[in-house]
Amino acid sequence: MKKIAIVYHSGYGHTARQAEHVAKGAASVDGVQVQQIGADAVDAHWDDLAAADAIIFGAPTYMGSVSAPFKTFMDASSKVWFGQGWKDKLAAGFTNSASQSGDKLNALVQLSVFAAQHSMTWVNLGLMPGNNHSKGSVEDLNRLGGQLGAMAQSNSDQGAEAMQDSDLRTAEHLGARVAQLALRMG
Ligand SMILES: Cc1cc2nc3c(=O)[nH]c(=O)nc-3n(C[C@H](O)[C@H](O)[C@H](O)COP(=O)(O)O)c2cc1C
Repeated sequence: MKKIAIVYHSGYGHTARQAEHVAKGAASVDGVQVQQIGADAVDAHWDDLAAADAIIFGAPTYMGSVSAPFKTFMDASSKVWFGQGWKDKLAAGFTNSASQSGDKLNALVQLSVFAAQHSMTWVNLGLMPGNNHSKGSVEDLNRLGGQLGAMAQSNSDQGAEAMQDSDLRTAEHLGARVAQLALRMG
């Protein structure tokens, strides 16, 4: 049984919904256990992270970077970094922001560099970009055209229930991809 942990922060519920769909995708793969952990509750879960085969990181993009509570978790993980406790675990990331770009690629870059600091193995999205040709639509998987991880865009005046179905399916794809690769790691 492979263990996948999802550590995320969400100020207003959108990234939490994205995290649920990452978890749904991972749990759709046989032989995988999935655990969602709030970044602000991580102190009760360091052992779970140590036992995980893969850790998927998620944060909303705030001011062009990961949210401050998620950064607090990143900094707290320096205790693990000293012993390279997450070395060779799989890692992946997702983010959500209000604008179509919103500089959210920078949040994924931060997450991937964070994983590299821990000597983890980064899993990219593994999907061709959608909605980039005349027959494309916002319903396409990876409609925002990110490759480093799963992106979602949420209108600033709407709640998480209004999120794009395609973004949630893209999140599911990432979770399933990490789960399948974790099983292939043997
Ligand atoms: C402090 C703050 C900073 C934000 N900065 C950005 C930003 O740089 N780019 C963007 O597109 N949206 C930005 N947003 C919008 C959020 O990314 C968006 O509302 C997102 O859906 C919030 O996710 P959450 O509900 O999981 O917190 C910001 C929101 C807040 C509260």
